[in-house]
Amino acid sequence: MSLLEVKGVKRSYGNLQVLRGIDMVIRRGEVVAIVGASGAGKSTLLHVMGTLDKPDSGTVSFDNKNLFRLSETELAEFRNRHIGFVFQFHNLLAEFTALENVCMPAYIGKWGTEKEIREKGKALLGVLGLSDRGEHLPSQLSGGEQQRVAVARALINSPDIVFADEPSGNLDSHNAEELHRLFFELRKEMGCTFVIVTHNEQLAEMADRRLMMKDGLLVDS
Ligand SMILES: Nc1ncnc2c1ncn2[C@@H]1O[C@H](COP(=O)(O)OP(=O)(O)OP(=O)(O)O)[C@@H](O)[C@H]1O
Repeated sequence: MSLLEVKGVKRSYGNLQVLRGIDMVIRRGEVVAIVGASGAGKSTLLHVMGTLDKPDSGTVSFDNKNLFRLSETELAEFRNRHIGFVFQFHNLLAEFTALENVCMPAYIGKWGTEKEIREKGKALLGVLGLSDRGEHLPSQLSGGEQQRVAVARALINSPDIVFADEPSGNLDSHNAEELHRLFFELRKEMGCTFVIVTHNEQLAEMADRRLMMKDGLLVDS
């Protein structure tokens, strides 16, 4: 079943045409890897798919609803409820504990009481092997642990789809492997859908589909 559909998406920065007409369909429960040379437009595409950036033309539809027809407020609400993001530099808030960071999107979305949200945050930290790290600040965690906190944060609102931009780009090979395994475990356990931009060939090989970007277009890989 199609979850997200991208049609004819184009995006330029000044004279630079970064996305030159992208069409793709993401099905529920898929793990899709997007690979390609530096500068090919992968992050730009991910940002447009995640509605963080608007295309110049073309559409992104979720459950057959054209997302860029929504107002900014509706779009922010939509992102909070349906989308999780994991970035290369996890962007955890330094002055908040791991658990508080994980719970932050839920406090914004307000789908439950503070107690309910904290319980879910703790449960997620448990799933990610971080039960005893909840009260630590990001600076007291290893790089791999910080990235797993970022994954828990991406999952707290039970998103339909998680976009990850070079999630293991900053990790050593052991931590990278652990993180990659986790994505597939989470798909199995929670039915999450993942779209992952990566330079990591091992991860791209593990994915259900590997899409290659070249000069702003998707090409056969
Ligand atoms: N905000 C911006 N303003 C101007 N140019 C930009 C902007 N964002 C990206 N670009 C340019 O668009 C092109 C594609 O960038 P993008 O980050 O999408 O590539 P990428 O495939 O993700 O690369 P990498 O693998 O190095 O992260 C690059 O040439 C980049 O310099």
